Amino acid sequence: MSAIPDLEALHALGPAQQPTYPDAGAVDAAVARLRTMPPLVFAGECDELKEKIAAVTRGEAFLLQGGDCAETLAGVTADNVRNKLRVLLQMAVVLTYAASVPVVKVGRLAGQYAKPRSSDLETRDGVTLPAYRGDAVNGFDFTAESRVPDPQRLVDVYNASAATLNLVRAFVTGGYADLRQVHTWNTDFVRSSPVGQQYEAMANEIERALTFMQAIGADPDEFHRVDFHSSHEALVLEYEHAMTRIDSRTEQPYDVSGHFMWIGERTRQLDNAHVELLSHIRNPIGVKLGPTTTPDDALALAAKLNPENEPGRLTFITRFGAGKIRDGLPHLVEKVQAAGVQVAWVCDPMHGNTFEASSGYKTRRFDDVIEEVQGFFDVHRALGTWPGGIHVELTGDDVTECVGGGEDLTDLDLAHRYESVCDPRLNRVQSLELAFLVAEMLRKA
Ligand SMILES: O=C[C@H](O)[C@H](O)COP(=O)(O)O
Ligand SMILES: C=C(OP(=O)(O)O)C(=O)O
Repeated sequence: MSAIPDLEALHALGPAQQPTYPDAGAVDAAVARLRTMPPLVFAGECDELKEKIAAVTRGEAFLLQGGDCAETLAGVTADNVRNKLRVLLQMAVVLTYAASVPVVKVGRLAGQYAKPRSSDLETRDGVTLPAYRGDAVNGFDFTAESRVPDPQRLVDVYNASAATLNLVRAFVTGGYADLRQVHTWNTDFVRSSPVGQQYEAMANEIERALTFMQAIGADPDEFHRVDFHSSHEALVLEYEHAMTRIDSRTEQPYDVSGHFMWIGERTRQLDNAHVELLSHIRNPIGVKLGPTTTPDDALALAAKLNPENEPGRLTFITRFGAGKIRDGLPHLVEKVQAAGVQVAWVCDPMHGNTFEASSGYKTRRFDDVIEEVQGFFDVHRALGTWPGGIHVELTGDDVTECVGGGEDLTDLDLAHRYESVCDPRLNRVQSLELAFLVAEMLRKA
């Protein structure tokens, strides 16, 4: 493998979606600081996740990847981290139990702080400022001062990610994720909802099964802890480059800012910096593929990012939109399969389905999300390929950002609790509803 290009060489490629920092010295100082910081994850954990995604590629497991659109530094509280983990644990248990498939659990967390934007600028009431690009880059407040990119934020993001991961690791190994807690995850507002009751009935069955297993002397470690991995979009080159280290076991480079990184739809140009940098690291990685992706694009990305065709290394996360997936996806999957490319296919039913509600809020319809996932399953079923997972923007809270679902949220409800700083997320009830519907699709698959 050739040497990792330095940051200057990557910038010389003209990467999209990068902050324009006003002070080059401050950037150098932040990058130098980050280079001294310990890894957030161990390269061996990335290899373990790669093995699990290899099982997804073979059709033996299902990937559940979810979390905030954009984490915020202020959002790193115990409650927030626990709520996100809790909804993912609930979804995973629904998928595992109802569909009898091992579920690989990956959070969009502990690093998901940088956002690509459609426009460099935002205008409100006649005032135009640089767009908010995530807490890794600038502030959400609509003031000129807050919108200036500040490289010190990259160090803040490292610290926030360390705190998040620390708590997640404590939860998943320290008893919170014990299967005997299956009932206690079903708390608050969700318990009384129809889907909460559906979950409660399933939790009763699981509890009976656990009691039986224990009675016959079976009490494996898997009942008491779960494997949980972190992921984020590898967007700000300074951060990802500074966190790329040589693993002492294998002498190979890993981006140790998270277990799994993906390249976004807006930065997946074959000859540009994000693809170049991620082609050098050994983590499992993903690429978002939107409706304009041609089979040749996908094949070229696979050749560049996974030249050894290693199963588990590469995940294609398709995000076509509910209206386009049935026409657009078959062609892509067919060609990629015909070329013998080893890839896990995952559906992001969020990013192709965003629109502006009459109230002015960015939103998504729950029905469109379901329709895209159903289209994804139908296409894979018709082609005999494995619908390997879902990648979802969600939160463990009772927010009102996406319309529809069992609570039948409308445009008028959006103002009630719209907290996302970028794109609308499924709330906890909608997330659980999605899990039951996907479990049903998986059972049929
Ligand atoms: O999450 C994805 C993108 O960052 C987001 O959809 C861009 O949103 P925008 O179109 O408002 O910039
Ligand atoms: C920006 C994102 O998605 P996409 O690249 O698919 O637009 C995202 O997942 O946050």
